[in-house]
Formats: sequence, structure tokens, C-alpha cells
Amino acid sequence: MSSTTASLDPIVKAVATQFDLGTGLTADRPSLKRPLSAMRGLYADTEAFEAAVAAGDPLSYEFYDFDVPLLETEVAYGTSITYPGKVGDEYYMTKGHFHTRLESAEIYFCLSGQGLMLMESPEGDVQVEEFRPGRSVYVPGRYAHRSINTSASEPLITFFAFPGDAGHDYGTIETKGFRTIVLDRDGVPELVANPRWAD
Ligand SMILES: O=P(O)(O)OC[C@H]1O[C@H](O)[C@H](O)[C@@H](O)[C@@H]1O
Ligand SMILES: [Fe+2]
Repeated sequence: MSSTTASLDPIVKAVATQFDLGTGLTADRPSLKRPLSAMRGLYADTEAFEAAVAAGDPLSYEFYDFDVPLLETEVAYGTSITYPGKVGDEYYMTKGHFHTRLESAEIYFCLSGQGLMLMESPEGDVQVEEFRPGRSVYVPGRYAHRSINTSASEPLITFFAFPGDAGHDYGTIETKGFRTIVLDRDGVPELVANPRWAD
């Protein structure tokens, strides 16, 4: 969790949050924002990446952290909005992470847009599922996961939920990346071996 304030006391009162179905956003709290510059080293085309950062550093995705207590009995949840765009031929995507408690699974429900959930186990098994409105994707424990927006014009909006004590492990992804990247080939997403992936 990015939060330092999450308490270890369980939530004992009901909590309701209104999300805007068009934008995926809520006015209840600020989102966590990831401009392209937060993704340095993660896109294959480094020249295109630096040019895009220099040209205005657009917001590539945002999501919520509701400071749910870091307990296995709690459920962390929120929306995640990945904007349309590309760095070179590579679609905008989230950083992606393993869970610190590796066995923790996660569920996503696509509210709008289109894209892919890219999943990869430490052993190198790669799984990909499509996001489209009304479709859920279950990310099994042990799989790193990254949302990728394959639409040219629409944000990819998902709702997610995972165990409160799962945690986020970015280290592996930040140093090695995913084994597979997704590129736009004449309007069609194509899975390609990551040229920068290091064993
Ligand atoms: O954490 P990232 O890989 O940058 O992705 C951003 C967010 O996306 C998802 O919606 C996850 O469920 C969140 O836990 C995550 O933090
Ligand atoms: Fe996760």
C-alpha cells in the first residue's frame, strides 16, 4: 500500500462510495496519479518515452487507495483508470506488481473501455485476459498483473478488490519488467517478447 496511515483496526462501519461510471472517479478522496514520468524504464521505446515526458508528461493512469486496514480479513478495493495512449507502439498501461503476500489473488470488473490484463508468474507462465464492459477477470495468486488500455480513444475503467494484507511488490517489475509487452500492430494488439527483459 502506498498509505502510511492505514490502521490495524478492522473497519466496523459500512462504507459507501459513489463512483462516476463515465470517468471512474469519485469525489470522496483524491486519486493516486501516475503521469508517464512515473513509468521510466518500463516502456520499451525509451526515446518515445522521453519525448512524451518532455512534451507535457501526460497522466497515464490513476487509481484509488481507500486505506483499508492491512488485514487478511479486510478487502482493499477501488477503481483504476488507464487512459488511452501509446509510447511508440506500446499501449498505456499500469506499472504492474506482484503481491507482497504472493499467494493473494485479486478480482477486477471492467466498467468501461477495452483492454487486457497481462499476468505473469515468477516461473514465467504468461496469461492474458480481455477487459470489456461487464467482464470480470480473476487474477490468481502468485501472478504479477498489469492493466493495458488497447482502445485508441476511451479510458479503461475497472473496479478491483483484493485481500487487505496482500501488499504491492514493485521491485521485480521495476528491475526486470514483464516478459511480454503488448504493441499496437495496425490497430491490433500483439504480444511480443520484451526486448529489455533480463533473466
Ligand atoms: O499499482 P500499479 O501496478 O501501479 O497499479 C495501480 C493499481 O491498479 C489496480 O487497480 C490495483 O488493484 C491497485 O492495487 C493498484 O495499485
Ligand atoms: Fe494487485
